[in-house]
Amino acid sequence: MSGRFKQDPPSSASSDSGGEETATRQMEDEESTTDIGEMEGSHPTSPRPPSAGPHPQTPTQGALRSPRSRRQRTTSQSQPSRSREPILRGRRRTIYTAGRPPWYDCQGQLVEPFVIGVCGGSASGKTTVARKIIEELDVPWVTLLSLDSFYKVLSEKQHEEAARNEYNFDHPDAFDFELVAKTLLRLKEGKKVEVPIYNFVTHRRETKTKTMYGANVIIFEGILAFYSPDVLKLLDMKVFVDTDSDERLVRRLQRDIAERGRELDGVLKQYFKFVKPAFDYYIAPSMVHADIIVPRGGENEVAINLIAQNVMTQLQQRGFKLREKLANANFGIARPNSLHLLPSTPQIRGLHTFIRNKDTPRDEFIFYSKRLIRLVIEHALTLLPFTQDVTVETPQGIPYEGKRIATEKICGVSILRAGETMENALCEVLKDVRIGKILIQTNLDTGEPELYYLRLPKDIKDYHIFLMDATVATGAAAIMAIRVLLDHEVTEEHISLCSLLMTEQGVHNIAYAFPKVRIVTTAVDPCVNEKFYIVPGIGNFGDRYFGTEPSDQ
Ligand SMILES: Nc1ncnc2c1ncn2[C@@H]1O[C@H](COP(=O)(O)OP(=O)(O)O)[C@@H](O)[C@H]1O
Ligand SMILES: Nc1ccn([C@@H]2O[C@H](COP(=O)(O)O)[C@@H](O)[C@H]2O)c(=O)n1
Repeated sequence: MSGRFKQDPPSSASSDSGGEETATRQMEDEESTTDIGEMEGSHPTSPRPPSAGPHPQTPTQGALRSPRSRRQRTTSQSQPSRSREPILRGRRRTIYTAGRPPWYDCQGQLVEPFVIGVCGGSASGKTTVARKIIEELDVPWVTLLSLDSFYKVLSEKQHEEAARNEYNFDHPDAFDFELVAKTLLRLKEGKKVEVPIYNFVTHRRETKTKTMYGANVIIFEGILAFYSPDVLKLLDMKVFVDTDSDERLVRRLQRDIAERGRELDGVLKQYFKFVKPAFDYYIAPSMVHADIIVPRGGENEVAINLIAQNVMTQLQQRGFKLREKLANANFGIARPNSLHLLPSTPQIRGLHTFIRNKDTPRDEFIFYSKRLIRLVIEHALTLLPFTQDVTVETPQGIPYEGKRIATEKICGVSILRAGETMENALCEVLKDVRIGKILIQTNLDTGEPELYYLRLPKDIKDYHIFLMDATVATGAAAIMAIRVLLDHEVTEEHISLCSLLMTEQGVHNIAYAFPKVRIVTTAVDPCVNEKFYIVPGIGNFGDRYFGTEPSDQ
């Protein structure tokens, strides 16, 4: 990769840049189960670090450049009055909860996450600033990605150099920028990524990787965060942390000795040979790319607060009133071909009569629901291609020309909680079927679905998915669940949505957003009411099945 600066650079990491290939393969091969709980999230407010007092060399103004006019410096008074009640705070509390709100529009199309790049010298406070932005944002779907994760895998010779503090970890050649760009791009596309975990003591990547998925905001920090043009163009906001060099050296000494297993002499040797020249040559000049310069790092609360406010504004501009739009969309059009409605036979109507009757006792409700569930699952199964011709021999010794299902890999994914009631039926008809779970709940303030929890098989992209939810009203939750599956690279054609009862809008909204998803249901009701409940409907399926009290009525 070509460098960005024209003068002769300080000596490169090493001519031997082994490991690039391994790194790419690691990302593709070592997939692990995704859990949105693994995301970096909002943390309880941590105690404020002791104030270091005014910086000896920088003025008391925070230097902010608005994204529009990069050259113009906006002055902010950086008095240490930490405002935990920013203007947006009140509004944001009602808008965001612990769940992830929709990250796509009514057509199911992705809205890219907002990416903040944080650059600055080693020990300038990049990570501290990034964590404080996360804390200030106070939303759980923020991911912190560090350039450190992308240090290349060293050869044995390079390891020996590193042990003598003679390997240049501050040169661009030390990083796999191709993998950085690839990873950031995938995160921007809403896809799941596996990020290497770097160990500063051993100078090696751990064997495990960290799964990242589900970010509406990504913070990418590193000493050379602004170095690669390919990475730079993926950053929506660029922040440079500008901390005095003496402070950086002192913090680095303390940190490297306390946390990275280093000796005083070694840290100083590495600092003067590599760290300082790289700062002067690569890092400091990259400040020109910054939209915002934060003097004094993590203690500059005014700057951090302003960054967080700017990000919140961006997020609110991207926000959608999905459920409302979905409830009023796609009326009066012909039913899509992707809908597979079970014939309304007397048997089906008889079962519906039981489960729709508000006076049906719980045991009967469960019994008849289970029968209906079994029928819908069996029907969904008949829609899969049984294209494989097989001949078996009957006990009479006569060959039987039969068929076998072409898709061996089928995985059930239930949308919790009502979808869980359908898992047993799937397990009864498909031996060894795997089951994933997605917890989506409605935010009672906004009416929007929010993603809370996700547990899917690691190789889910290779499966045909039976996505299960007992009822589908506007289709908002099902659309979110389908979006999650697509983000995990499941193909749209490989998804069958199975439900007992849907509405016309629900069917149309799903078919409009994802025309290739098979929709299988036993009945379609005309509409939803003002609370987005199905009319005439069956009430809250989960509450009736599990015998719980309605939570929102
Ligand atoms: N404002 C501050 N005052 C005192 N120590 C700090 C401050 N900011 C960061 N540190 C410490 O300095 C070290 C480097 O900070 P960090 O945020 O990890 O920097 P970077 O990510 O730029 O290397 C850490 O040990 C951290 O605890
Ligand atoms: N094995 C390694 C890898 C990197 N370094 C140093 O870490 C610095 C970058 O990390 P920050 O958290 O300080 O941004 C960089 O300056 C490298 O010199 C190392 O010492 N050993």
